[in-house]
Amino acid sequence: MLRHRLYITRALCQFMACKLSTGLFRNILKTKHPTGDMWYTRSCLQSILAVTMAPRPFSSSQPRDYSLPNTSWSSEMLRLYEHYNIMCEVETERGDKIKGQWTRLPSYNRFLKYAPGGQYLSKLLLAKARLFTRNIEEQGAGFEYVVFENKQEKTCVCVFQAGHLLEGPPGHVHGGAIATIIDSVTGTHATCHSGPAMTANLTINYRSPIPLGSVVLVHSSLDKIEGRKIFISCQVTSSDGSKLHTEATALFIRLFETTY
Ligand SMILES: CCCCCCCCCCCCCC(=O)SCCNC(=O)CCNC(=O)[C@H](O)C(C)(C)COP(=O)(O)OP(=O)(O)OC[C@H]1O[C@@H](n2cnc3c(N)ncnc32)[C@H](O)[C@@H]1OP(=O)(O)O
Repeated sequence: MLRHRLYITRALCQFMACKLSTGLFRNILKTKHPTGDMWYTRSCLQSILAVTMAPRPFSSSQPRDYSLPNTSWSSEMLRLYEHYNIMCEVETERGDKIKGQWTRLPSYNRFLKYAPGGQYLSKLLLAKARLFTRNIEEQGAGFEYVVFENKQEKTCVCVFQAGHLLEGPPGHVHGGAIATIIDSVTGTHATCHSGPAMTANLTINYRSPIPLGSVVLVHSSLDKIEGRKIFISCQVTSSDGSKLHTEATALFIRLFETTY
């Protein structure tokens, strides 16, 4: 009997505490938002929960790094990845490993921390936001690529394998997909070099079609900087460099005045 009374008292206390805290929350939210009806309050609470429970940028629960090898990568893709990756670290005469001329850029918001101002940007971007080119979960179906930067030479190279979802003319890559990868690589290059920048102009000449599934190289070179304007040229070639697929020039405008 006594135990029953205790259970009932505890349940009543929990109920009261729950009501009190919900009411308290609702009142807090209502004072902040005059329109704070029940739905609004619930959605606010959901947002608070989403924010507090979302993975922290750059924490160990980071989203996947799409620029690392996966099982869909062809042997040519892996070979080129290794070719550049090996140059990211060099061994000194004493046998120490030091940073090489090239840097592999991790995908999306992990990569942002490598950009000047990246820490600031990362706070602005929602944890769920994802770069357009990294939207397809199925490995090998869309854009499989990795970008390496050479700061000294002011160049970037991207090893790109085009998946079956990027088809345009039968058996070949869609021109819009080619434009997308060019914009992404040159945009990444501009951002890494000078901080957040937007594409103002992109001029593309398509020279020869890119077969679906093939591996190509996207070369990005920083030509000049004039104030906030960053001029970049780009060539897409076959993996051995013998065939020119696409040429482009891009103009990026730096969003902030600060010089890095
Ligand atoms: C946000 C960063 C995210 C980072 C994500 C990392 C991943 C990156 C990878 C993904 C990458 C994906 C990237 C994407 O997909 S970015 C998405 C596609 N791009 C856009 O949506 C950009 C839309 N446009 C704008 O927002 C503005 O127009 C911008 C910001 C570009 C400039 O407006 P703003 O008011 O700030 O500047 P201003 O007008 O004072 O002009 C300044 C100077 O620039 C010259 N000018 C301007 N436009 C042009 C033009 N078209 N041709 C030639 N010149 C042009 C202009 O004459 C002037 O020159 P001068 O008189 O000083 O000599």
